[in-house]
Amino acid sequence: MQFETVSVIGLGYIGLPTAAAFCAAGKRVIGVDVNARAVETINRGEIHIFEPELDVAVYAAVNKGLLRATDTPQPADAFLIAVPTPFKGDHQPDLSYIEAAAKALAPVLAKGNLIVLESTSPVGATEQLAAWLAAARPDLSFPQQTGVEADVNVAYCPERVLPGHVMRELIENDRIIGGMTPRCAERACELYRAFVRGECIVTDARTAEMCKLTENAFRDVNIAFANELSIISDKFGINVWELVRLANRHPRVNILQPGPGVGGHCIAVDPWFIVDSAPEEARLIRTAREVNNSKPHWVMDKVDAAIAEAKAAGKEDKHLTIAVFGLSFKPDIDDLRESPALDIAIELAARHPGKVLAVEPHIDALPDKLKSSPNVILVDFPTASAQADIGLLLVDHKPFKEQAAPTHLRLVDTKGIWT
Ligand SMILES: NC(=O)C1=CN([C@@H]2O[C@H](COP(=O)(O)OP(=O)(O)OC[C@H]3O[C@@H](n4cnc5c(N)ncnc54)[C@H](O)[C@@H]3O)[C@@H](O)[C@H]2O)C=CC1
Ligand SMILES: CC(=O)N[C@@H]1[C@@H](OP(=O)(O)OP(=O)(O)OC[C@H]2O[C@@H](n3ccc(=O)[nH]c3=O)[C@H](O)[C@@H]2O)O[C@H](C(=O)O)[C@@H](O)[C@@H]1O
Repeated sequence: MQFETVSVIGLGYIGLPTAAAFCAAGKRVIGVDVNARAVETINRGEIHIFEPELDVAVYAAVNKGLLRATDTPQPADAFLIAVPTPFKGDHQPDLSYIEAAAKALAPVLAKGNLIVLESTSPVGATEQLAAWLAAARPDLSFPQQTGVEADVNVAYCPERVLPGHVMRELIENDRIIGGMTPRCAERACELYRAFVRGECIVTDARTAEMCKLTENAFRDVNIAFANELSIISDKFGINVWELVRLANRHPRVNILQPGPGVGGHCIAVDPWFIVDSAPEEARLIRTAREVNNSKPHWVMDKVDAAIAEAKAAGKEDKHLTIAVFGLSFKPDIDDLRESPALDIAIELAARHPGKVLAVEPHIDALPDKLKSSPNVILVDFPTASAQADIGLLLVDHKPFKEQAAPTHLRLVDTKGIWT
């Protein structure tokens, strides 16, 4: 059976670009989202999130009549689920969004449908999804763990795109397609081939779930290694940036870059899904999370040391101005979600009696969490450089790298661009 109509459930950073990619390949897409503002905005041909080139793709899809958004699932040939999977409590995966999506789409399911889960999920989530659907639709058969063929096919296909490069990577990246049965995988491959130019590689659902978590845990562990090295190097008076450059001249060494911590809502979240389900075994992965989570505290200690030096040189706390360079979670984006740089700025604002000058070239106004602090002002680079006593570099944005190092300030440089 051909996939003429595809329904994408969850029209956020992943679902909306995917919906637009299907439309660009000529498919009809019914986008479903519980956020009324998102639905209205998309139906006007506009976007409610920022991702380069997404606006043009959504505008074209809506204007050609191929993309329509709604808050209620409707019948389609294939359903793709891209809802959030945060963690709750003590780092347990929160599958309630997937459960809600399953319950909402169950009534419109028909024999021959394909359902693909794209949300980053713990191992076993796809089986759980099939179980929720089966409970809601006893008149249809769903694949079981045993691999028996069923009326509705269910597969897991993780998304691996890099924010900022989503529209290109969606098309070019290889896809790992985990079917609950080989037939499920085969049909999901057929669906993705509509727009994916990378290879579609077939496996089972559990392996595909673990593959996604493994990719992000791999990166987290490697960043933790770099962050730990930076702390050890500091103790020995060694420049970690030079150290990493030199070690990386070995043909089989490739160390990542230390920084103020790990941000964003993926690398800092997904490894916990492994730790939660294998707490005894996932020792390295847990430790990496702890190392990366503790890095902002180490940075605060460095700032405290710089403040102590300035005080020893005769300056009073309340007359000390600190410039914070960068607030986003990584360079050259405007995304402040789960940003260690923002957390550090917030703590500094709360603790420091003097002025805090925030420099973030990608935003026009301070985020709410900093707005309420009367001592924090958003300024440009030259103002911060001219007025501050201490400079805290937290994000290696391109415009910062292009500036001459403000060496007249006492510098705490967490990205090694000025040291
Ligand atoms: N943003 C990224 O760079 C990447 C995200 N992922 C994963 O993709 C999944 C989605 O992430 P994002 O798109 O970033 O999240 P998002 O928060 O940008 O979008 C999710 C959308 O789902 C909607 N939603 C929530 N519950 C719903 C329901 N029951 N029915 C319909 N819509 C519902 C929300 O209103 C929201 O618009 C997550 O599991 C995430 O870990 C994977 C790779 C990259
Ligand atoms: C394995 C991998 O590269 N995963 C990607 C990742 O996207 P994300 O933008 O969160 O990753 P990132 O660029 O590594 O940044 C995460 C955090 O790590 C920090 N970071 C990154 C690299 C480095 O050498 N040092 C460092 O400190 C960044 O500053 C940032 O705070 O997570 C995405 C996701 O799963 O949402 C995934 O789709 C992307 O492909």
